[in-house]
Amino acid sequence: MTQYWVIIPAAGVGKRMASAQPKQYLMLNDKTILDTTISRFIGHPNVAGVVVGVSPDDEYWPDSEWSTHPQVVRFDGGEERSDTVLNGLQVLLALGVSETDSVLVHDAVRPLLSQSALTRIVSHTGEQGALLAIPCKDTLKLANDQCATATVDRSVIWQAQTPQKFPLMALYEGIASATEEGIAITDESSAMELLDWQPDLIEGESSNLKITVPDDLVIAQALISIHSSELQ
Ligand SMILES: Nc1ccn([C@@H]2O[C@H](COP(=O)(O)OP(=O)(O)OP(=O)(O)O)[C@@H](O)[C@H]2O)c(=O)n1
Ligand SMILES: C[C@](O)(CO)[C@H](O)COP(=O)(O)O
Repeated sequence: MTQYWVIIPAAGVGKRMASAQPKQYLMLNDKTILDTTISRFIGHPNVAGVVVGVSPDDEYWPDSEWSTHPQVVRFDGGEERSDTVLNGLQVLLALGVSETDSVLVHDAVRPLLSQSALTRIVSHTGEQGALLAIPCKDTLKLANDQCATATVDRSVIWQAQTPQKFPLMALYEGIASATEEGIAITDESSAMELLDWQPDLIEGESSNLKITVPDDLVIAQALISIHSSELQ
């Protein structure tokens, strides 16, 4: 059975959440968002381990229930999310993970990833990588100064989520070259698309939302309170 290492970027400051502490350490029921996210992976038959990138001056990590777990490794995150992912890839190389092994990258602030969605992406066998995503369901508008100027054809629009899965060294080279060229990338797939990869879009779930602003935390709390044990 193939086992994957998982990089969890958790070094953000949560500007859009504007909370007292970094949003990955806000509570969701009785666990932090970050601990909830890590619990989605540890124990899954296809997960070898998790490396968690936190800010070098993060004082919260030692209180995580996972901080001393043998399958969980902390590392220093970077200035941007892509820098944190690059650091995580280097940690995996140092741990002896093969350059050709595929790895998963999953946002610390997507705590409601279901086991079925995780199994879907680890079961993917394509050669160009994959990411969870959901097809656009709303009418999309182009805007100028918060006024609608045009409507976008939503039939070709998918909303990217995580986990995203790519071969370790290919991903490292993709992110490193985008960074060297000064191209801002907000997910792993965009770095690989710059190398003409066409990753497969694996249908995800709306419940796998990224907790970005306060309203997202309200939704996540409601979901985890009413959903099946899969989301507990
Ligand atoms: N330098 C950074 C910036 C972000 N992240 C992580 O990338 C994920 C998605 O980023 P986002 O939702 O944008 O988190 P923040 O950057 O913290 O939010 P904001 O942009 O509002 O500051 C989060 O788990 C965040 O911790 C990271 O590891 N390193
Ligand atoms: C990786 C991601 O969650 C895919 O939608 C998103 O790009 C993260 O963006 P952010 O600005 O770092 O939240």
